[in-house]
Amino acid sequence: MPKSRGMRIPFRKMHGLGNDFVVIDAREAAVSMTAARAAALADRRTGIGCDQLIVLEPSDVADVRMRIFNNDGSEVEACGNASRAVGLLLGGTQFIETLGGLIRSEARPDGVSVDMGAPRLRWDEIPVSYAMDTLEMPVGWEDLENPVGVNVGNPHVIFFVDDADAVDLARLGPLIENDPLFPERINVNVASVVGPDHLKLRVWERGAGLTRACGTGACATAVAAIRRKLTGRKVRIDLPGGPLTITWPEGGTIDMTGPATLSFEGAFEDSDFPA
Ligand SMILES: N[C@H](CCC[C@H](N)C(=O)O)C(=O)O
Repeated sequence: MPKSRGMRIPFRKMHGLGNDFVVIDAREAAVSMTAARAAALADRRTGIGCDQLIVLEPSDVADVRMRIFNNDGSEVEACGNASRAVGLLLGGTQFIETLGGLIRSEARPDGVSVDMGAPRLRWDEIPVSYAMDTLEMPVGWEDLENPVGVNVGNPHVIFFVDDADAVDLARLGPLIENDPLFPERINVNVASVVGPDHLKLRVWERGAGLTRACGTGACATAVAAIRRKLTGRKVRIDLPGGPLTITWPEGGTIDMTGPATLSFEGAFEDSDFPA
């Protein structure tokens, strides 16, 4: 017996270098979203499937409010690749309200640039659970040690290693993500220098696991490399899904530029994914 035909909710399937999203535009008609519903929609076996679920809502302070739900349903503060996807959708220059602050997107013919604001660097801004030097954190997990902590709206820890591809991130990522040192959990970045102002990066994302790209991870890693004087203030970051360009001028805000892609449009039955 087919389920009752309720309200159909349109969505757009999008990605930034393979970090993929289901984008629901709820600016005209409100769409209720809970952690359970977001996880059900994001599930790659029984739902539509994505790394993050994005809900666009009206904003009192910006052109749009962007709500970000990880694959596990957790609602979070920032998503760099999704910010570019929303920038592509809306076109031109847009101000986007997120839990992590106000960001600005600019859609251009060669890609989308997003101003992610200034990084937060103090231990209690990452956050970690006790005071420490966030440029050389005195902690380690097996051979991953002495990382950098950076918050770009969401929390990141960055390990610089000889070869990022050699790290067993599928095993170490969840250990670090869920360590009590990180009261809000953490996104885990492993980076290696491949050339002047050129890094390779792999990311275990909080609430989503290994992804093809992480925009905020690229921003946080560039800030960490610049602080450690491993690169200049304009950095090319190669993720498994492709490159992003990050600039962070002295005392300024972080700019991230890269592609965003609309894959297809669809719709789902509201009653198929109860709150
Ligand atoms: N997993 C991240 C959110 C998505 C970040 C990533 N997809 C990006 O492009 O920045 C977190 O829990 O903070």
